[in-house]
Amino acid sequence: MIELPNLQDYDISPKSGFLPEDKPISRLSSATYTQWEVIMDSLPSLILTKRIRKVIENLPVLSIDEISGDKPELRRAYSILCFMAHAYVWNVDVPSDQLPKSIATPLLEVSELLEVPPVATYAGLCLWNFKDIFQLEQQLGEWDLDNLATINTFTGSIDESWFYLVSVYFEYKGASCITNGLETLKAIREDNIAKVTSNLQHLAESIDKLGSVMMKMEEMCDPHAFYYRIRPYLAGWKNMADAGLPKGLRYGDEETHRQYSGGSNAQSSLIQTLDILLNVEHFPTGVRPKSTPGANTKSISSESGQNNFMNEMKTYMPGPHQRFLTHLQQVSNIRSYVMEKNQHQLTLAYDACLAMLKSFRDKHIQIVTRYIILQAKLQKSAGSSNTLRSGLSKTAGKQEQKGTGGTSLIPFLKQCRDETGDPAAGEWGQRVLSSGVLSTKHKASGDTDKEDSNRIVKKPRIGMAGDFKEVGEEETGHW
Ligand code: HEM
Ligand SMILES: N[C@@H](CC(=O)c1ccccc1NC=O)C(=O)O
Repeated sequence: MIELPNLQDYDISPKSGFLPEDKPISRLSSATYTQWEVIMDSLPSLILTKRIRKVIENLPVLSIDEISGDKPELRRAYSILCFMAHAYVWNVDVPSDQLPKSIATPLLEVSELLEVPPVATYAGLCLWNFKDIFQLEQQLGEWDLDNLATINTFTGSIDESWFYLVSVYFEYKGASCITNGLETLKAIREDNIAKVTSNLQHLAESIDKLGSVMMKMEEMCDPHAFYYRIRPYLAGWKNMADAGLPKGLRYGDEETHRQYSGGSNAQSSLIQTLDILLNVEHFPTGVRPKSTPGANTKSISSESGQNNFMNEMKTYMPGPHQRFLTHLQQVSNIRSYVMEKNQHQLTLAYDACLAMLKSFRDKHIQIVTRYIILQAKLQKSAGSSNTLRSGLSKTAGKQEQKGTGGTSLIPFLKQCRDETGDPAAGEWGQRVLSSGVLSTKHKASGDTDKEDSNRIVKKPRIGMAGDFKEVGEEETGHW
């Protein structure tokens, strides 16, 4: 029998999950890299005044030899080189399809050592880009979202900091899901039904909390700021012909272009851990096998049937985290245990985990609707936006919306959500999870059912639920 994974073998902390337990360093320690850090000190201003390209073009190519054996230093170098690379490519209306050697060479080198692609990933922007505001004496205790700050941003805005920090906190809160999941697998090996059940009950509660963390996004990240100021810089260089990069990006004097997707929360190992633990499977968008509630989904899938995008996103995670997911996949047997035992409380606890994960994805779709779909729609109806930004979102209102990962966003996210209910084991779960009870179209107070062709969509008010005047999938986010 394959051993259960040990978290320390995979750079995972029982306290902070996929985040480093020792907070990332905020500056490279050696004076060799002062030029990089000086640029980072003023990155938002250099971007705003469109001087970043010139500055980067004048940088020498620095060797990474001094930091090649030190993970925290390498992570800092990776994170800032990614910020500089994306700022270089997307700062002005016409994106650059070539990255100067000053950034390209060290970026390729540190990425290889850290086993991440040479592009701004979720790891570079979130996992390795946060610090404490105050070094409080309770440092050894719980982390507090209000005491966290980002180290770097493109814009210097609170909105952008918050955008990353919500994910940081989500990962922190998710650590208990990882330990709980492994405890559950251990209890299965001991055939201790009561322990499996209570672990799954705790897991359901932890997943529920993740949904609440997600909804904090609206407290301090304004959708307009996100869509026009921040998001253009998160884009990568894969399938980016519309934005002006048909072939991708040339790194230094490499002959061929490379293509990489931009940062995306789909690169979070936490959510894929939950999918694996609960045996949720994703299929390519549009080809979801007919949902057969209660069927062992393993029998209707094959390796090749797995969702290409979610699998591809694994290759954007740090190497040790990818290997953890592969190991977990080999030992994950919660669903088959639940089916085999066919015990009411156990089944209920497992299905509750699925219900919470599905509800999390439902909330996420609401966020995406407010932050991307509605913004694109407003842009279209307003003709054009009067904000300074890269050319990336110029065509956004006219065409199908794509995620920074390149997905056809709403169909992809809806399918991910619906697939979450498919493995339901009990009668309650099958009814609730497949009937869409969790995603019924709720109406904001004051909404009516009346169809109105002249709908007025109000700009979402931050931190308020039920922001829209009229009911409709796009307006409410209840797809
Ligand atoms: C303004 C905030 C956000 C926006 C606009 C947004 C947008 C998106 C988009 C467009 C995708 C599709 C994949 C792609 O092409 O990139 C995606 C995927 C995903 N996002 Fe977000 N996201 C936001 C915040 C979050 C947060 C805070 C979390 C977690 C706490 C999250 C978790 C996920 C996950 C797990 C996926 C993969 C699909 C899935 O598993 O259902 N997102 N997001
Ligand atoms: N996929 C999202 C971007 C996204 O989710 C993301 C990108 C980089 C770093 C963190 C991200 N998610 C944070 O909450 C988009 O299409 O805008």
